[in-house]
Amino acid sequence: MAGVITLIYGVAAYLIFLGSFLYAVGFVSNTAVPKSIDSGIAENPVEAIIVNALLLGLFAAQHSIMARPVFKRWWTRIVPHTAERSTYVLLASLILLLLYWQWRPIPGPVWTVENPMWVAIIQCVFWLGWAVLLISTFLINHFELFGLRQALAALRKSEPAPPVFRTPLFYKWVRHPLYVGFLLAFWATPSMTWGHLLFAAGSTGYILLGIFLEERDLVAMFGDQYRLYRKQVGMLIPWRKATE
Ligand SMILES: C[S@@+](CC[C@H](N)C(=O)[O-])C[C@H]1O[C@@H](n2cnc3c(N)ncnc32)[C@H](O)[C@@H]1O
Repeated sequence: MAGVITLIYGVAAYLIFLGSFLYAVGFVSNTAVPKSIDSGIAENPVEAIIVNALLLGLFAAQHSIMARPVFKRWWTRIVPHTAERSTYVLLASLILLLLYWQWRPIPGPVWTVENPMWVAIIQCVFWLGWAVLLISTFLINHFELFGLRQALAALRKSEPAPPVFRTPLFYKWVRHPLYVGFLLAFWATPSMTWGHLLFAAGSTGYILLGIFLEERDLVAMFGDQYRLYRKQVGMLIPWRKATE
């Protein structure tokens, strides 16, 4: 019975994540969603900057704290191992929904591109970013990343499998293709407003901090295998050192 409940919980968390992920595409591109990054009535810009920064900070704090092994060790004394990732995914998705809802627009152009050819190129980069991001989740292990594999382990009454070091496809050229996808999707816009700039710059700052923390954990988990990988493959800009 506990296994069935964990699986239902895992599937529900995954579906909420999927909704918040699809909404993100519309939110940053100002298309197909009722509330987007630049929509709504602009109010006091100082208040807008503070509220938006708090929303981004909340997302960053939840991710930074809940993804750390030391937190997971403590947390899994309270929640089962098999539901830990789903809980992380669920909370991250709920914070994203809060961000979409409470985000304050800060209008005013930082840059505007009107040339149709450049607009088309920028839009291609935007979609390329989302594609790289989504493909990368499958390269790493999509269903493990979003907790479904662990929830299924609960049904089978087995422990979730330990993490495995992988370097398929994009990971041969860049250590963090998923984050590269986010960066492309957040910065590639033909009309950058001050609100969008705050979002892109805040996310970039968090991604850099996230990489620092994640790599520290990856070195602890995979040791010399990851240290060597770091020497041979670029962090965010694709390059690969030939192996001697
Ligand atoms: C949100 S994913 C981001 C992965 C990577 N930073 C990227 O941008 O593609 C974070 C999870 O991926 C895992 N991870 C990162 N690089 C990995 C690799 N080369 N092999 C296996 N797991 C990896 C981390 O341990 C973490 O649990």
